[in-house]
Amino acid sequence: MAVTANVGSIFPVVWAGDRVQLIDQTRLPEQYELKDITTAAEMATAIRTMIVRGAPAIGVAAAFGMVLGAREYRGSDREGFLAHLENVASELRQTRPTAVNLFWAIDRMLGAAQQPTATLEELQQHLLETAQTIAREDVQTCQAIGENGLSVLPKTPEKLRLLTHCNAGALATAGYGTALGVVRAAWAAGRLERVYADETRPRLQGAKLTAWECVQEGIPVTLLADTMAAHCMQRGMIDAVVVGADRIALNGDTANKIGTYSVALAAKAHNIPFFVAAPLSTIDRKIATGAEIPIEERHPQEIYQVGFSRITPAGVDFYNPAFDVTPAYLISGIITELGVFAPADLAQGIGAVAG
Ligand SMILES: CSC[C@H]1O[C@H](OP(=O)(O)O)[C@H](O)[C@@H]1O
Repeated sequence: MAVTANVGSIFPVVWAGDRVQLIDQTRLPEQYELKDITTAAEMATAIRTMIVRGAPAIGVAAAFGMVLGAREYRGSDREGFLAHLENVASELRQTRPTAVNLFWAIDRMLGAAQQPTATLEELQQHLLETAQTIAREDVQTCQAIGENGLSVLPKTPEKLRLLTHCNAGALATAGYGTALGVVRAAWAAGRLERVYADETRPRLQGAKLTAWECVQEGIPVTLLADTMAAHCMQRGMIDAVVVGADRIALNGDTANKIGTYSVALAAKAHNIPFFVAAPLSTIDRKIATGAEIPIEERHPQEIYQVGFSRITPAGVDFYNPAFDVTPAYLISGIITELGVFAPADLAQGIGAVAG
């Protein structure tokens, strides 16, 4: 796993001795604020309210939430400790249903607690070390995704114009990003002209977060309203699309931020490569197709309120799915830390390569 790129300086989830410090992503881009999280319940709230968001970042946050929860145990017996940890896991699992990284990280932390001879203190320390390993591995994974993504981007004489949707950047991971990891690698290699970022209603992660990350690092970025992607493709303004993922089925069907499916359809219509960039921890080996992926529905206020203004009259009904599923046939390649797989080769590829 090549780990050569400069990882930058955006780390949304950081352990700070006895607490977790989160970049409060609901305050960006106006305010850069760190929020101290000292209990598992506070971490669950932070995930649910999207102070921290993005599939890998949610997994890392949940892992540290398990650490905080383990430290809250006041008993002295192992059985009681493990029962307490299961309760913490249950609370964290109920925060958001779609990003499989949440469940992957919680399961990995519960596995780390199964040490029959360790004292409770040793278990708590081992849980902290496991969460820190998950975070460190995620940054390295994103760097490898960036390098692997660079190898499959169109080989054009001109610099590339990449479109992305939502935020799959450093803020959505432990650092560096997945889709924006590919963007960072292309920028570092001198192969990127600019990023076209979909604003991504209703939470506007593209306008607020992807644009912010690009500006922080001097990467040229053009913000698009969500209605503009197809037009830009028709006008020959886009060379490739790279997006993140929240859950990938074994056939390559991919759940990602609502609107991704529309972008993929437009890319197909214009014969533009459409890539999903995601770590193996986003692949759900328990499901065969995207039909099995639970789609989170969030509060209608995210739709009817922009800033502090309500944009609809009373008496309107709402539907607010936070994700949609892009079928495998629309995906040119799935970029992982172990390589780039055509959807049809994914199940065998990760099985064979992961060993
Ligand atoms: C690197 S995966 C990021 C992924 O998560 C985002 O969803 P949310 O902001 O609701 O957590 C979006 O689907 C991104 O592509």
